[in-house]
Amino acid sequence: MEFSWPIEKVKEVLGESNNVDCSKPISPGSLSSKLQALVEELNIPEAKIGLASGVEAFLWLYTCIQGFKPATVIFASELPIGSGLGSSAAYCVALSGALLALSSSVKVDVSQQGWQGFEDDELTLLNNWAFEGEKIIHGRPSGIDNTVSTYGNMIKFKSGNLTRITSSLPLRMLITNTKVGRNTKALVAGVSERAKRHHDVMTSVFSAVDSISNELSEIIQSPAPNDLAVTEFEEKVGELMEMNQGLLQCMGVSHASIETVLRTTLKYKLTSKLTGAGGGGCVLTLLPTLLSANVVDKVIAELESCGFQCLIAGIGGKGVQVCFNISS
Ligand SMILES: Nc1ncnc2c1ncn2[C@@H]1O[C@H](COP(=O)(O)OP(=O)(O)OP(=O)(O)O)[C@@H](O)[C@H]1O
Ligand SMILES: C[C@@](O)(CCO)CC(=O)[O-]
Ligand SMILES: [Mg+2]
Repeated sequence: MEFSWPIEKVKEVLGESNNVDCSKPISPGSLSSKLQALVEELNIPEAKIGLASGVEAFLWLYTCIQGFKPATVIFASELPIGSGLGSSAAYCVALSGALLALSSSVKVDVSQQGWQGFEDDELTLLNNWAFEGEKIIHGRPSGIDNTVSTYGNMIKFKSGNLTRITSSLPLRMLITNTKVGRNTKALVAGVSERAKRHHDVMTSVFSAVDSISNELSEIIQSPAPNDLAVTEFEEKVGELMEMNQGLLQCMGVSHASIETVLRTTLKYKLTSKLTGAGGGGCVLTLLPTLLSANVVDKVIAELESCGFQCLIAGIGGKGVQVCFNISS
């Protein structure tokens, strides 16, 4: 999609507060309705209306970080949108990274060829801006998705406290996209409502999820297992995933399509859990190291025959990087 706004119009609506300080991430607050009005004027077709919040986040990040400079911005993304793979966070992190890279707050070298990373304090700033964008898209995000997109690899995250961790063993997952659309904001709100209705039960569910996360982080950081112990290591991870899925079901965020993936992979003795906000979207299936390629092919064929889409991914990757000359 292509949109444009005359700079004068943006200034008029968002106010010519030209003392933009990109070193201090802030929320739109009372400007929120004005941002929405700027996007409503675009008459985005109903089928793509989900993008409206992404466009609002763009306008906010752009005007806060770059002020009212005229520019053309092209955004391309390969992630499926609204499928539980954190496309909203990846979008906000990429935008914040690109906008900050062109600001005075960040010391990247625009003349350097190839991909460059950011310094630690720059990553903190970038992550905080991306979180502001996520808030516009999600309502009340925890910040986990933008933090993972910013830093890469694995993150242990609790109420804003993050610990960067690395797995002693590479983990491989099959990602199945059920292609059932869902809305993260609505799903997260649904969990809050259930927590209000059943306070004690949901407190126990959340506490069990917390214990699963703690146990998982201990397992994956323990010294690299030898060949014999790899299966044991993977079985522990699989069992924790299975319990986590059960608890997510308790929270009301599973879906018939997710249950179909669980049943199908279980036929091949493989464990799966939903990812992202649930309600459809993507499901992760642990692919043990010793699993034969033949079984992987069979499970993929069966899942794809249900109309799902599969891809294999390694867990952990690089965080945000910037490149000024894409052909290099
Ligand atoms: N490439 C993009 N261009 C514009 N907006 C985008 C883009 N990618 C994501 N978004 C915004 O993010 C929204 C989808 O975010 P949402 O949080 O609902 O799903 P997700 O991030 O893919 O999954 P989850 O949050 O469960 O991991 C889109 O509706 C749009 O507003
Ligand atoms: C479902 C959720 O945990 C992640 C969405 O990818 C929501 C959040 O943490 O903000
Ligand atoms: Mg999201």
